[in-house]
Amino acid sequence: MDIPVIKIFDTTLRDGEQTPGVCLEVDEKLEIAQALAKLRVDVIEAGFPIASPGDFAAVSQVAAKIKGGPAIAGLARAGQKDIDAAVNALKQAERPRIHTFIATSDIHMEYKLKMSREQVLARAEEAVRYARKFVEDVEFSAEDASRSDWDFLCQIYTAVIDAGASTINVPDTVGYTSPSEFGALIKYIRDHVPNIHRAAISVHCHDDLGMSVANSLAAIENGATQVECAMNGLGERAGNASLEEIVMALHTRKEFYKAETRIDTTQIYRTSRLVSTLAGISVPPNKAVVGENAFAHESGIHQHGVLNNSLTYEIMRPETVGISRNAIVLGKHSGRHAFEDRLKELGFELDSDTVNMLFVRFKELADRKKMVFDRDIEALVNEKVSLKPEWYRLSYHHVVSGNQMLATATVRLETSNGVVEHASCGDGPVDAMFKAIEAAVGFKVSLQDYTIKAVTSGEDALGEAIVWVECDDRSFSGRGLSTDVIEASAKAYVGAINKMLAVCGVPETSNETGIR
Ligand SMILES: CC(=O)SCCNC(=O)CCNC(=O)[C@H](O)C(C)(C)COP(=O)(O)OP(=O)(O)OC[C@H]1O[C@@H](n2cnc3c(N)ncnc32)[C@H](O)[C@@H]1OP(=O)(O)O
Ligand SMILES: CC(C)C(=O)C(=O)O
Repeated sequence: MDIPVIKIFDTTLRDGEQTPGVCLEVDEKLEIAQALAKLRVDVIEAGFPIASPGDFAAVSQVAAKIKGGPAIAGLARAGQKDIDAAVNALKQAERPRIHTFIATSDIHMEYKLKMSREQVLARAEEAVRYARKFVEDVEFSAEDASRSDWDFLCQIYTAVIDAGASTINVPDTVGYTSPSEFGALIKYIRDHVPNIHRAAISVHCHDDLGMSVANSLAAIENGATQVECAMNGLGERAGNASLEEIVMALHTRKEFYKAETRIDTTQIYRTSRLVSTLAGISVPPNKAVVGENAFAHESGIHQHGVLNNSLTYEIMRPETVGISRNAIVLGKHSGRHAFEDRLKELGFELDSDTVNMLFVRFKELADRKKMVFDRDIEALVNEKVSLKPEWYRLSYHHVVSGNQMLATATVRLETSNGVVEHASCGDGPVDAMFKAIEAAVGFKVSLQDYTIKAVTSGEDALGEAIVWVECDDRSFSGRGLSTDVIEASAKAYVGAINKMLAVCGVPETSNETGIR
């Protein structure tokens, strides 16, 4: 018997970007789309083209550049203007998909749309019919399906399939349902939509009650053949079902679910790290599949078992998701060939200029660190990916701090107008450093969040700092990497400022005027 293939519809770039605080730039979305294509997802939802010129540009770029792999989808409300925007943004896509939606629950129809059931039904049908004039592949979503009347849902799905929808999506928009209830809904739809054999059933689950993955899997058990999900579970509020968990559940329990995906699981960890870096959202250490502790064994009994046979306590192998067991890889005496080889083994295909630039960074790191681990190398590559045009570049820093003195920091920043230098005191070394940077750039910076963690272990571990700053109600993240946590923090702060200036412009009080 053939095992059904479940389509993975990735919405990291659309619903994932609805994660509070996340704002990805066009080139960052393209970088993620390239990683998703390598991961072999079936559909990339690249954005909501009518939402903003940036979203439109991102969908257009992804449509133009990602070839020979996934379908590229653009979201559209049920209306001609939204659909026209999606059609235009998807013009260069090899396999364009228009994803149109309208809410079907009584509460959404009455209070949000202010439309009757009849009006919603007619609008949904019209939207699908209109979208079909431009593309063959049209998906229809009944927003808030899990809180909608089941018979009304069946009525609307029947109508949109007749109008030409080839996928009908059943979203649990507010993460309200439970696995057995959602599974029963999918079965009900299969049994009560007479033309369902002409469309694929998709689900899109949110994690408000922590059940998005369980709900998605229950839907698969009941006949859904497409799952919408996001890398690292990013998404509106508590997020979407996480791609890596669904894929690995199907992979690990294939005999139970009797279904598989086309995903190259060895690309999961790398894609997760890339998304985390570019979105500025750290992955919690205890996160399933991609968290730092997902394959770590702390207690003696477990370690004993794993030493004898890793299957005693590991249901998946780290290598299957692309986490290398290789401990020490390279050191200060390693050459360019070994470094390039290691990059390839880790799944990075980079041009020679980038490899040369990374090799210089690697040698600097190897001088400061006894052992360079795979994760250090991944971090270097991801840092390169997140490099933005720089208004300011940290060229020197000096910090003095202690338990009986006021911390003092001096920084020197390079700008296109020369060098600026400032010193400030603060409540601890990081505060002093941030204040010195603020004084050097010459304008007030609104710090929203700051975290620091070690990338690898040991006293000379690379520290990764993530800083969020705010401007015009938007948030911008910066990431810094160094064996010196103060330097990592300063780099992250300067990086976030550079990102902010690219969008909000350079304030008048700034001592910088040009772009490098
Ligand atoms: C469940 C989901 O995740 S859906 C996707 C949610 N994502 C987003 O909203 C992010 C991007 N959104 C945006 O940039 C903006 O909301 C826009 C550009 C889409 C619309 O902006 P605005 O025109 O200013 O409208 P606003 O967002 O305030 O209100 C939404 C309007 O769309 C209507 N609407 C909402 N959903 C739909 C739908 N699926 N089909 C048709 N109309 C809809 C609402 O009734 C409201 O109409 P009104 O302006 O006539 O009252
Ligand atoms: C547009 C739909 C699929 C959605 O994002 C939701 O209902 O959560």
